[in-house]
Amino acid sequence: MCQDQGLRRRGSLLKVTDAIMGAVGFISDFNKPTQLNTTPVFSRRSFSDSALQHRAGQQISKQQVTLSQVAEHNKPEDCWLVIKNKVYDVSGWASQHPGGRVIYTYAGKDATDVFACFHAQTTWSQLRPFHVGDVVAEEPVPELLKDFRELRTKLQQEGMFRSNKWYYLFKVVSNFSLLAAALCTLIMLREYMWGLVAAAFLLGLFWQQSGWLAHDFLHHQVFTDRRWNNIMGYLLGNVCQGFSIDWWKSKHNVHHAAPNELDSGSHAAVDPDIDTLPLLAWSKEMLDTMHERTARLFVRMQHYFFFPILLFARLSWCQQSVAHASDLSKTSKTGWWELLYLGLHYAWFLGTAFSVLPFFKALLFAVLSQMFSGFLLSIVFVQSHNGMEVYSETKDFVTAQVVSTRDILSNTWNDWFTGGLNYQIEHHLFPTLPRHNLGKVQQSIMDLCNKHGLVYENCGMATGTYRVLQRLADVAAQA
Ligand code: HEM
Repeated sequence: MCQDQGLRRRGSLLKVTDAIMGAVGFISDFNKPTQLNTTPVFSRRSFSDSALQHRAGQQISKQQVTLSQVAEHNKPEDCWLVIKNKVYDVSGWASQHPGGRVIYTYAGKDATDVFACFHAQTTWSQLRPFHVGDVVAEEPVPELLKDFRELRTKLQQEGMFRSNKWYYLFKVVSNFSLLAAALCTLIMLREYMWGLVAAAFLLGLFWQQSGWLAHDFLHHQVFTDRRWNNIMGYLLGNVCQGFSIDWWKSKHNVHHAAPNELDSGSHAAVDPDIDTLPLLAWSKEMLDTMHERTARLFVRMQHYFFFPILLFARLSWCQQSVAHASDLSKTSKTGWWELLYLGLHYAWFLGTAFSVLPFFKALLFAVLSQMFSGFLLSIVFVQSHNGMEVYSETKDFVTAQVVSTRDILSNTWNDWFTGGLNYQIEHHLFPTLPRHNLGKVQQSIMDLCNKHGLVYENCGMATGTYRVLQRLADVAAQA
Protein backbone atom coordinates (compact mmCIF):
# COMPACT_ATOMS: atom_id res chain seq x y z
CA MET A 1 0.00 0.00 0.00
CA CYS A 2 2.84 2.29 0.84
CA GLN A 3 4.48 3.15 -2.43
CA ASP A 4 7.52 5.12 -3.29
CA GLN A 5 6.00 7.06 -6.12
CA GLY A 6 9.32 8.85 -6.52
CA LEU A 7 11.06 5.69 -7.70
CA ARG A 8 8.41 5.23 -10.34
CA ARG A 9 8.42 8.78 -11.61
CA ARG A 10 12.13 9.32 -11.75
CA GLY A 11 12.45 6.59 -14.30
CA SER A 12 15.87 7.59 -15.57
CA LEU A 13 18.27 4.97 -16.79
CA LEU A 14 20.43 5.66 -13.78
CA LYS A 15 17.59 4.83 -11.43
CA VAL A 16 16.90 1.66 -13.36
CA THR A 17 20.47 0.55 -12.81
CA ASP A 18 20.12 1.57 -9.19
CA ALA A 19 17.02 -0.50 -8.79
CA ILE A 20 18.48 -3.61 -10.38
CA MET A 21 19.63 -4.88 -7.01
CA GLY A 22 16.32 -4.23 -5.44
CA ALA A 23 13.59 -5.13 -7.85
CA VAL A 24 11.94 -8.34 -9.06
CA GLY A 25 8.73 -8.60 -7.05
CA PHE A 26 10.13 -10.44 -4.13
CA ILE A 27 12.96 -7.87 -3.97
CA SER A 28 10.50 -5.08 -3.85
CA ASP A 29 11.03 -3.19 -0.64
CA PHE A 30 14.21 -1.67 -2.03
CA ASN A 31 14.41 2.10 -1.82
CA LYS A 32 11.26 2.32 0.25
CA PRO A 33 10.77 3.25 3.83
CA THR A 34 10.73 -0.15 5.53
CA GLN A 35 7.61 -0.91 7.50
CA LEU A 36 8.89 -2.55 10.60
CA ASN A 37 7.17 -5.27 12.50
CA THR A 38 8.55 -4.31 15.86
CA THR A 39 6.76 -6.97 17.88
CA PRO A 40 9.46 -9.25 19.27
CA VAL A 41 8.86 -12.71 17.85
CA PHE A 42 9.36 -14.30 21.26
CA SER A 43 6.98 -11.94 22.99
CA ARG A 44 4.59 -13.76 25.32
CA ARG A 45 2.71 -10.62 26.18
CA SER A 46 -1.03 -11.03 26.26
CA PHE A 47 -2.55 -9.36 23.25
CA SER A 48 -5.71 -8.76 25.16
CA ASP A 49 -3.58 -6.49 27.36
CA SER A 50 -2.21 -4.58 24.41
CA ALA A 51 -5.66 -4.40 22.88
CA LEU A 52 -7.13 -3.04 26.06
CA GLN A 53 -4.34 -0.46 26.25
CA HIS A 54 -4.96 0.35 22.62
CA ARG A 55 -8.58 1.07 23.41
CA ALA A 56 -7.96 2.56 26.84
CA GLY A 57 -9.90 5.71 27.46
CA GLN A 58 -12.25 5.10 24.55
CA GLN A 59 -15.93 4.83 25.23
CA ILE A 60 -16.80 1.40 23.88
CA SER A 61 -20.45 1.47 23.00
CA LYS A 62 -21.27 -1.30 20.56
CA GLN A 63 -22.73 0.06 17.35
CA GLN A 64 -24.91 -1.46 14.65
CA VAL A 65 -23.17 -0.69 11.37
CA THR A 66 -23.56 -1.55 7.72
CA LEU A 67 -20.78 -2.97 5.55
CA SER A 68 -20.56 0.30 3.63
CA GLN A 69 -19.98 2.16 6.91
CA VAL A 70 -17.21 -0.31 7.75
CA ALA A 71 -15.68 0.31 4.32
CA GLU A 72 -15.15 3.97 5.27
CA HIS A 73 -12.68 2.91 7.98
CA ASN A 74 -10.05 1.77 5.50
CA LYS A 75 -6.84 3.47 6.61
CA PRO A 76 -4.15 2.34 9.04
CA GLU A 77 -5.02 5.13 11.48
CA ASP A 78 -8.74 4.39 11.14
CA CYS A 79 -9.07 0.69 10.50
CA TRP A 80 -12.11 -1.52 11.04
CA LEU A 81 -12.33 -5.19 10.15
CA VAL A 82 -15.30 -7.52 9.96
CA ILE A 83 -14.81 -11.02 11.33
CA LYS A 84 -17.89 -13.25 11.41
CA ASN A 85 -20.19 -10.22 11.24
CA LYS A 86 -18.60 -8.53 14.21
CA VAL A 87 -16.74 -5.26 13.71
CA TYR A 88 -13.24 -4.82 15.21
CA ASP A 89 -11.34 -1.57 15.50
CA VAL A 90 -7.61 -2.14 15.02
CA SER A 91 -6.67 1.45 14.16
CA GLY A 92 -2.94 2.03 14.62
CA TRP A 93 -2.46 -1.39 16.27
CA ALA A 94 0.08 -2.84 13.78
CA SER A 95 3.12 -2.13 15.94
CA GLN A 96 1.73 -4.44 18.64
CA HIS A 97 0.17 -7.04 16.35
CA PRO A 98 2.51 -10.05 15.85
CA GLY A 99 1.62 -10.10 12.16
CA GLY A 100 2.45 -6.36 11.91
CA ARG A 101 1.11 -4.19 9.10
CA VAL A 102 -0.55 -7.07 7.26
CA ILE A 103 -3.57 -6.26 9.40
CA TYR A 104 -4.21 -3.20 7.20
CA THR A 105 -4.51 -5.16 3.96
CA TYR A 106 -8.11 -5.86 4.97
CA ALA A 107 -8.89 -2.39 6.32
CA GLY A 108 -12.62 -1.73 5.89
CA LYS A 109 -13.26 -5.26 4.62
CA ASP A 110 -14.46 -8.68 5.72
CA ALA A 111 -11.39 -10.41 7.15
CA THR A 112 -13.07 -13.61 8.40
CA ASP A 113 -11.21 -16.03 6.14
CA VAL A 114 -7.84 -14.30 6.18
CA PHE A 115 -8.05 -14.22 9.99
CA ALA A 116 -8.81 -17.96 10.09
CA CYS A 117 -5.97 -18.70 7.69
CA PHE A 118 -3.21 -17.06 9.74
CA HIS A 119 -4.14 -17.57 13.37
CA ALA A 120 -4.09 -20.32 15.93
CA GLN A 121 -7.49 -21.48 17.23
CA THR A 122 -6.69 -19.82 20.55
CA THR A 123 -6.37 -16.37 18.95
CA TRP A 124 -10.11 -16.11 18.31
CA SER A 125 -10.63 -15.45 22.01
CA GLN A 126 -8.31 -12.43 21.79
CA LEU A 127 -10.61 -10.56 19.44
CA ARG A 128 -13.01 -9.40 22.16
CA PRO A 129 -11.22 -6.21 23.31
CA PHE A 130 -11.30 -4.86 19.74
CA HIS A 131 -15.02 -5.42 19.28
CA VAL A 132 -16.80 -2.14 18.56
CA GLY A 133 -19.99 -3.18 16.81
CA ASP A 134 -21.98 -5.65 14.77
CA VAL A 135 -22.96 -5.69 11.14
CA VAL A 136 -26.65 -5.01 10.56
CA ALA A 137 -28.39 -6.29 7.47
CA GLU A 138 -25.89 -9.12 7.22
CA GLU A 139 -25.28 -10.25 3.70
CA PRO A 140 -25.60 -14.00 3.23
CA VAL A 141 -22.24 -15.75 3.11
CA PRO A 142 -21.51 -16.68 -0.54
CA GLU A 143 -21.79 -20.43 -1.26
CA LEU A 144 -18.08 -20.61 -2.17
CA LEU A 145 -17.02 -19.29 1.23
CA LYS A 146 -19.56 -21.48 3.01
CA ASP A 147 -18.11 -24.56 1.32
CA PHE A 148 -14.57 -23.39 2.01
CA ARG A 149 -15.27 -22.87 5.71
CA GLU A 150 -16.88 -26.30 5.89
CA LEU A 151 -13.78 -27.78 4.26
CA ARG A 152 -11.53 -26.10 6.84
CA THR A 153 -13.64 -27.52 9.69
CA LYS A 154 -13.53 -30.98 8.10
CA LEU A 155 -9.74 -30.84 7.72
CA GLN A 156 -9.40 -29.71 11.33
CA GLN A 157 -11.56 -32.62 12.48
CA GLU A 158 -9.46 -35.02 10.42
CA GLY A 159 -6.32 -33.77 12.16
CA MET A 160 -4.79 -32.45 8.91
CA PHE A 161 -3.33 -29.41 10.67
CA ARG A 162 -1.30 -31.64 13.03
CA SER A 163 2.26 -31.97 11.83
CA ASN A 164 4.34 -35.11 11.73
CA LYS A 165 7.42 -34.13 13.72
CA TRP A 166 9.41 -37.11 12.32
CA TYR A 167 8.83 -35.80 8.80
CA TYR A 168 10.25 -32.41 9.71
CA LEU A 169 13.14 -33.96 11.63
CA PHE A 170 14.01 -35.96 8.53
CA LYS A 171 13.75 -32.85 6.34
CA VAL A 172 16.01 -30.80 8.61
CA VAL A 173 18.64 -33.56 8.95
CA SER A 174 18.63 -34.40 5.23
CA ASN A 175 18.93 -30.71 4.46
CA PHE A 176 22.13 -30.47 6.50
CA SER A 177 23.53 -33.35 4.46
CA LEU A 178 23.41 -30.95 1.48
CA LEU A 179 25.61 -28.54 3.42
CA ALA A 180 27.97 -31.38 4.28
CA ALA A 181 28.13 -32.35 0.58
CA ALA A 182 28.86 -28.73 -0.41
CA LEU A 183 31.66 -28.40 2.14
CA CYS A 184 33.22 -31.79 1.26
CA THR A 185 33.15 -30.91 -2.46
CA LEU A 186 34.74 -27.55 -1.72
CA ILE A 187 37.51 -29.03 0.39
CA MET A 188 38.28 -32.03 -1.79
CA LEU A 189 37.85 -30.55 -5.26
CA ARG A 190 38.89 -26.94 -4.73
CA GLU A 191 41.82 -27.33 -7.12
CA TYR A 192 39.44 -27.74 -10.06
CA MET A 193 37.21 -25.00 -11.39
CA TRP A 194 34.37 -27.46 -11.95
CA GLY A 195 34.75 -28.61 -8.32
CA LEU A 196 34.37 -25.03 -7.15
CA VAL A 197 31.28 -24.53 -9.34
CA ALA A 198 29.78 -27.82 -8.09
CA ALA A 199 30.38 -26.80 -4.46
CA ALA A 200 28.79 -23.38 -5.08
CA PHE A 201 25.78 -25.07 -6.68
CA LEU A 202 25.35 -27.45 -3.72
CA LEU A 203 25.59 -24.56 -1.29
CA GLY A 204 22.99 -22.66 -3.34
CA LEU A 205 20.75 -25.71 -3.15
CA PHE A 206 21.27 -25.93 0.63
CA TRP A 207 20.18 -22.29 0.99
CA GLN A 208 17.19 -22.91 -1.24
CA GLN A 209 16.06 -25.91 0.79
CA SER A 210 16.75 -24.08 4.08
CA GLY A 211 14.50 -21.34 2.73
CA TRP A 212 11.63 -23.76 2.14
CA LEU A 213 12.04 -25.23 5.61
CA ALA A 214 12.22 -21.81 7.29
CA HIS A 215 9.07 -20.94 5.35
CA ASP A 216 7.22 -23.95 6.82
CA PHE A 217 8.29 -23.16 10.37
CA LEU A 218 7.47 -19.47 10.03
CA HIS A 219 3.99 -20.27 8.78
CA HIS A 220 3.65 -22.17 12.05
CA GLN A 221 3.03 -25.46 10.30
CA VAL A 222 5.14 -27.50 12.69
CA PHE A 223 4.83 -26.65 16.40
CA THR A 224 1.75 -25.51 18.31
CA ASP A 225 3.94 -23.32 20.49
CA ARG A 226 4.83 -20.60 18.04
CA ARG A 227 8.09 -19.77 19.83
CA TRP A 228 9.61 -23.06 18.65
CA ASN A 229 8.70 -22.27 15.06
CA ASN A 230 10.39 -18.90 15.42
CA ILE A 231 13.52 -20.49 16.93
CA MET A 232 13.75 -22.85 13.94
CA GLY A 233 13.08 -19.84 11.70
CA TYR A 234 16.09 -18.04 13.19
CA LEU A 235 18.29 -21.11 12.77
CA LEU A 236 17.28 -21.97 9.20
CA GLY A 237 16.38 -18.49 7.98
CA ASN A 238 18.94 -16.20 9.59
CA VAL A 239 21.91 -18.41 10.47
CA CYS A 240 21.78 -20.93 7.60
CA GLN A 241 20.26 -18.86 4.82
CA GLY A 242 21.22 -15.30 5.71
CA PHE A 243 17.74 -13.72 5.62
CA SER A 244 16.20 -11.64 8.38
CA ILE A 245 13.05 -13.46 9.40
CA ASP A 246 11.32 -10.27 10.53
CA TRP A 247 11.99 -8.77 7.09
CA TRP A 248 10.77 -11.93 5.39
CA LYS A 249 7.64 -12.30 7.51
CA SER A 250 6.51 -8.72 7.03
CA LYS A 251 6.75 -9.09 3.25
CA HIS A 252 5.54 -12.64 2.94
CA ASN A 253 2.46 -12.32 5.12
CA VAL A 254 1.30 -9.31 3.10
CA HIS A 255 1.88 -11.35 -0.04
CA HIS A 256 -0.35 -14.08 1.39
CA ALA A 257 -3.09 -11.66 2.36
CA ALA A 258 -3.11 -9.88 -1.00
CA PRO A 259 -1.50 -12.06 -3.70
CA ASN A 260 -1.02 -10.24 -7.03
CA GLU A 261 -3.17 -7.35 -5.78
CA LEU A 262 -2.81 -3.74 -6.93
CA ASP A 263 -4.16 -0.75 -5.04
CA SER A 264 -7.59 0.07 -6.48
CA GLY A 265 -6.81 3.81 -6.72
CA SER A 266 -3.16 4.17 -7.66
CA HIS A 267 -2.63 0.69 -9.18
CA ALA A 268 0.57 0.46 -7.18
CA ALA A 269 1.37 -3.06 -6.00
CA VAL A 270 -0.09 -4.05 -2.64
CA ASP A 271 1.56 -7.48 -2.91
CA PRO A 272 5.30 -6.91 -2.38
CA ASP A 273 6.05 -9.88 -4.64
CA ILE A 274 4.82 -8.07 -7.74
CA ASP A 275 6.21 -4.69 -6.74
CA THR A 276 8.91 -5.04 -9.40
CA LEU A 277 8.83 -1.72 -11.24
CA PRO A 278 10.78 -0.23 -12.89
CA LEU A 279 12.23 -3.57 -14.01
CA LEU A 280 9.24 -5.82 -14.52
CA ALA A 281 5.56 -5.06 -15.09
CA TRP A 282 3.01 -7.85 -14.69
CA SER A 283 -0.03 -6.08 -16.12
CA LYS A 284 -1.16 -3.14 -18.23
CA GLU A 285 -2.28 -1.32 -15.06
CA MET A 286 1.21 -1.55 -13.63
CA LEU A 287 2.59 -0.24 -16.87
CA ASP A 288 0.22 2.72 -16.77
CA THR A 289 1.74 3.86 -13.49
CA MET A 290 5.00 4.52 -15.38
CA HIS A 291 4.42 7.92 -16.88
CA GLU A 292 7.80 8.69 -18.40
CA ARG A 293 8.95 7.07 -21.62
CA THR A 294 12.44 6.40 -20.28
CA ALA A 295 10.96 4.56 -17.32
CA ARG A 296 9.53 1.99 -19.72
CA LEU A 297 12.85 1.34 -21.37
CA PHE A 298 13.67 -1.70 -19.31
CA VAL A 299 10.13 -3.06 -19.22
CA ARG A 300 10.10 -3.20 -23.03
CA MET A 301 12.80 -5.85 -22.86
CA GLN A 302 11.77 -7.44 -19.60
CA HIS A 303 11.30 -10.92 -21.04
CA TYR A 304 14.93 -10.95 -22.21
CA PHE A 305 16.33 -9.74 -18.91
CA PHE A 306 14.16 -11.92 -16.74
CA PHE A 307 16.55 -14.85 -16.15
CA PRO A 308 19.67 -12.70 -15.66
CA ILE A 309 17.74 -10.64 -13.08
CA LEU A 310 16.92 -13.78 -11.12
CA LEU A 311 20.64 -14.42 -10.67
CA PHE A 312 20.97 -11.22 -8.65
CA ALA A 313 17.87 -11.75 -6.53
CA ARG A 314 19.62 -13.26 -3.53
CA LEU A 315 22.23 -10.51 -3.30
CA SER A 316 19.40 -8.04 -3.03
CA TRP A 317 17.54 -10.07 -0.38
CA CYS A 318 20.69 -10.34 1.72
CA GLN A 319 21.25 -6.59 1.47
CA GLN A 320 17.63 -5.88 2.43
CA SER A 321 17.83 -8.29 5.35
CA VAL A 322 20.81 -6.52 6.87
CA ALA A 323 19.25 -3.10 6.23
CA HIS A 324 15.98 -4.19 7.84
CA ALA A 325 17.68 -5.73 10.89
CA SER A 326 19.79 -2.58 11.38
CA ASP A 327 16.69 -0.36 11.22
CA LEU A 328 14.86 -2.67 13.59
CA SER A 329 17.74 -2.61 16.08
CA LYS A 330 17.12 1.13 16.57
CA THR A 331 13.69 0.45 18.08
CA SER A 332 13.67 -3.13 19.31
CA LYS A 333 15.91 -5.81 20.78
CA THR A 334 14.67 -8.19 18.07
CA GLY A 335 16.79 -6.20 15.61
CA TRP A 336 19.94 -6.93 17.64
CA TRP A 337 19.14 -10.64 17.71
CA GLU A 338 18.57 -10.58 13.99
CA LEU A 339 21.92 -8.84 13.43
CA LEU A 340 23.68 -11.37 15.64
CA TYR A 341 22.21 -14.33 13.73
CA LEU A 342 22.99 -12.72 10.38
CA GLY A 343 26.53 -12.15 11.64
CA LEU A 344 26.77 -15.89 12.41
CA HIS A 345 25.64 -16.63 8.87
CA TYR A 346 28.39 -14.55 7.30
CA ALA A 347 30.94 -15.86 9.80
CA TRP A 348 30.42 -19.51 8.81
CA PHE A 349 29.89 -18.90 5.10
CA LEU A 350 32.61 -16.37 4.34
CA GLY A 351 34.88 -17.80 7.05
CA THR A 352 34.85 -21.21 5.32
CA ALA A 353 35.25 -19.80 1.80
CA PHE A 354 38.17 -17.52 2.65
CA SER A 355 39.95 -20.02 4.86
CA VAL A 356 39.78 -22.85 2.31
CA LEU A 357 40.38 -20.89 -0.92
CA PRO A 358 42.74 -18.16 -2.05
CA PHE A 359 41.19 -14.67 -2.07
CA PHE A 360 39.91 -14.38 -5.66
CA LYS A 361 38.70 -17.97 -5.82
CA ALA A 362 36.86 -17.44 -2.51
CA LEU A 363 35.25 -14.32 -3.93
CA LEU A 364 34.19 -16.21 -7.04
CA PHE A 365 32.79 -19.03 -4.91
CA ALA A 366 30.84 -16.55 -2.77
CA VAL A 367 29.31 -14.79 -5.78
CA LEU A 368 28.51 -18.02 -7.64
CA SER A 369 26.75 -19.58 -4.66
CA GLN A 370 24.63 -16.42 -4.23
CA MET A 371 23.69 -16.49 -7.89
CA PHE A 372 22.81 -20.18 -7.95
CA SER A 373 20.69 -19.81 -4.84
CA GLY A 374 18.91 -16.68 -6.10
CA PHE A 375 18.02 -18.48 -9.29
CA LEU A 376 16.93 -21.72 -7.58
CA LEU A 377 14.69 -19.83 -5.16
CA SER A 378 13.13 -17.39 -7.56
CA ILE A 379 12.44 -19.85 -10.36
CA VAL A 380 10.06 -21.54 -7.92
CA PHE A 381 8.35 -18.35 -6.66
CA VAL A 382 7.76 -16.88 -10.08
CA GLN A 383 5.94 -19.97 -11.29
CA SER A 384 3.66 -19.87 -8.27
CA HIS A 385 2.03 -16.51 -9.08
CA ASN A 386 3.53 -14.64 -12.01
CA GLY A 387 1.54 -14.68 -15.19
CA MET A 388 -1.63 -15.32 -13.17
CA GLU A 389 -4.35 -12.71 -12.71
CA VAL A 390 -3.29 -9.30 -11.36
CA TYR A 391 -6.31 -7.45 -9.97
CA SER A 392 -7.26 -4.28 -8.17
CA GLU A 393 -10.90 -4.90 -7.31
CA THR A 394 -11.93 -6.49 -4.00
CA LYS A 395 -12.31 -10.25 -4.26
CA ASP A 396 -13.36 -12.75 -1.63
CA PHE A 397 -10.48 -14.56 0.06
CA VAL A 398 -10.81 -17.86 -1.83
CA THR A 399 -11.24 -16.32 -5.29
CA ALA A 400 -8.30 -13.95 -4.75
CA GLN A 401 -6.02 -16.82 -3.78
CA VAL A 402 -7.07 -19.19 -6.56
CA VAL A 403 -7.03 -16.78 -9.52
CA SER A 404 -3.59 -15.46 -8.61
CA THR A 405 -1.91 -18.80 -7.92
CA ARG A 406 -0.61 -21.72 -9.95
CA ASP A 407 0.16 -25.30 -8.87
CA ILE A 408 3.04 -27.23 -10.43
CA LEU A 409 2.39 -30.92 -11.09
CA SER A 410 3.32 -33.23 -8.27
CA ASN A 411 6.12 -35.79 -8.66
CA THR A 412 9.05 -36.74 -6.43
CA TRP A 413 11.44 -34.21 -7.97
CA ASN A 414 8.97 -31.30 -8.10
CA ASP A 415 7.79 -31.95 -4.53
CA TRP A 416 11.38 -31.90 -3.26
CA PHE A 417 12.80 -29.13 -5.43
CA THR A 418 9.96 -26.70 -4.71
CA GLY A 419 9.74 -27.61 -1.01
CA GLY A 420 6.07 -28.53 -1.46
CA LEU A 421 5.32 -25.08 -2.88
CA ASN A 422 4.19 -26.77 -6.07
CA TYR A 423 0.93 -27.14 -4.07
CA GLN A 424 0.79 -23.36 -4.01
CA ILE A 425 -3.00 -23.04 -4.20
CA GLU A 426 -3.48 -25.40 -1.25
CA HIS A 427 -0.72 -23.60 0.65
CA HIS A 428 -2.28 -20.19 0.04
CA LEU A 429 -5.70 -21.32 1.18
CA PHE A 430 -4.27 -23.05 4.27
CA PRO A 431 -0.82 -21.58 5.06
CA THR A 432 -0.57 -23.40 8.41
CA LEU A 433 -1.26 -26.82 6.86
CA PRO A 434 1.92 -28.93 7.18
CA ARG A 435 3.77 -29.54 3.92
CA HIS A 436 3.25 -33.30 4.11
CA ASN A 437 -0.53 -32.86 4.03
CA LEU A 438 -0.80 -30.43 1.12
CA GLY A 439 -1.09 -33.20 -1.46
CA LYS A 440 -3.81 -34.90 0.60
CA VAL A 441 -6.15 -31.90 0.37
CA GLN A 442 -5.51 -31.18 -3.30
CA GLN A 443 -8.49 -33.13 -4.62
CA SER A 444 -10.90 -31.37 -2.22
CA ILE A 445 -9.65 -27.97 -3.41
CA MET A 446 -9.95 -29.02 -7.06
CA ASP A 447 -13.53 -30.13 -6.39
CA LEU A 448 -14.32 -26.84 -4.64
CA CYS A 449 -12.95 -24.84 -7.59
CA ASN A 450 -14.77 -27.03 -10.05
CA LYS A 451 -18.06 -26.63 -8.24
CA HIS A 452 -17.77 -22.83 -8.16
CA GLY A 453 -16.36 -22.28 -11.64
CA LEU A 454 -12.88 -21.20 -10.55
CA VAL A 455 -10.07 -22.16 -12.91
CA TYR A 456 -7.54 -24.30 -11.02
CA GLU A 457 -4.20 -23.98 -12.79
CA ASN A 458 -1.91 -26.98 -12.47
CA CYS A 459 0.88 -27.49 -15.01
CA GLY A 460 4.45 -28.71 -15.41
CA MET A 461 7.49 -26.58 -14.55
CA ALA A 462 8.37 -25.89 -18.17
CA THR A 463 4.81 -24.77 -18.96
CA GLY A 464 4.73 -22.63 -15.80
CA THR A 465 7.97 -20.90 -16.79
CA TYR A 466 6.72 -20.43 -20.35
CA ARG A 467 3.54 -18.74 -19.07
CA VAL A 468 5.57 -16.34 -16.93
CA LEU A 469 7.72 -15.37 -19.92
CA GLN A 470 4.66 -15.10 -22.13
CA ARG A 471 3.05 -12.62 -19.71
CA LEU A 472 6.25 -10.57 -19.58
CA ALA A 473 6.42 -10.52 -23.38
CA ASP A 474 2.72 -9.51 -23.65
CA VAL A 475 3.13 -6.60 -21.26
CA ALA A 476 6.44 -5.61 -22.89
CA ALA A 477 4.64 -5.40 -26.23
CA GLN A 478 2.16 -2.92 -24.72
CA ALA A 479 4.98 -0.77 -23.35
C1 HEM B 1 -8.47 -7.90 15.82
C2 HEM B 1 -7.86 -8.62 14.89
C3 HEM B 1 -6.61 -9.42 15.15
C4 HEM B 1 -6.07 -9.87 16.32
C5 HEM B 1 -6.59 -9.71 17.73
C6 HEM B 1 -4.88 -10.59 15.98
C7 HEM B 1 -4.05 -11.20 16.89
C8 HEM B 1 -2.94 -11.94 16.58
C9 HEM B 1 -2.18 -12.73 17.53
C10 HEM B 1 -2.49 -12.85 19.00
C11 HEM B 1 -1.19 -13.33 16.85
C12 HEM B 1 -0.12 -14.30 17.43
C13 HEM B 1 -0.72 -15.66 17.63
C14 HEM B 1 -1.16 -16.29 16.35
O1 HEM B 1 -0.38 -16.25 15.37
O2 HEM B 1 -2.29 -16.80 16.29
C15 HEM B 1 -1.32 -12.94 15.45
C16 HEM B 1 -0.48 -13.33 14.45
C17 HEM B 1 -0.68 -13.02 13.14
N1 HEM B 1 -1.69 -12.27 12.59
FE1 HEM B 1 -3.17 -11.39 13.60
N2 HEM B 1 -4.71 -10.55 14.62
C18 HEM B 1 -5.76 -9.85 14.07
C19 HEM B 1 -6.00 -9.63 12.74
C20 HEM B 1 -5.21 -10.06 11.71
C21 HEM B 1 -5.49 -9.89 10.31
C22 HEM B 1 -6.73 -9.22 9.75
C23 HEM B 1 -4.46 -10.45 9.63
C24 HEM B 1 -4.23 -10.55 8.15
C25 HEM B 1 -4.78 -9.81 7.24
C26 HEM B 1 -3.53 -10.97 10.61
C27 HEM B 1 -2.35 -11.63 10.32
C28 HEM B 1 -1.53 -12.23 11.24
C29 HEM B 1 -0.34 -12.97 10.89
C30 HEM B 1 0.22 -13.17 9.50
C31 HEM B 1 0.19 -13.47 12.07
C32 HEM B 1 1.41 -14.37 12.20
C33 HEM B 1 2.60 -13.62 12.64
C34 HEM B 1 3.80 -14.56 12.63
O3 HEM B 1 4.33 -14.73 11.56
O4 HEM B 1 4.14 -15.12 13.64
N3 HEM B 1 -4.03 -10.72 11.85
N4 HEM B 1 -2.38 -12.09 15.32
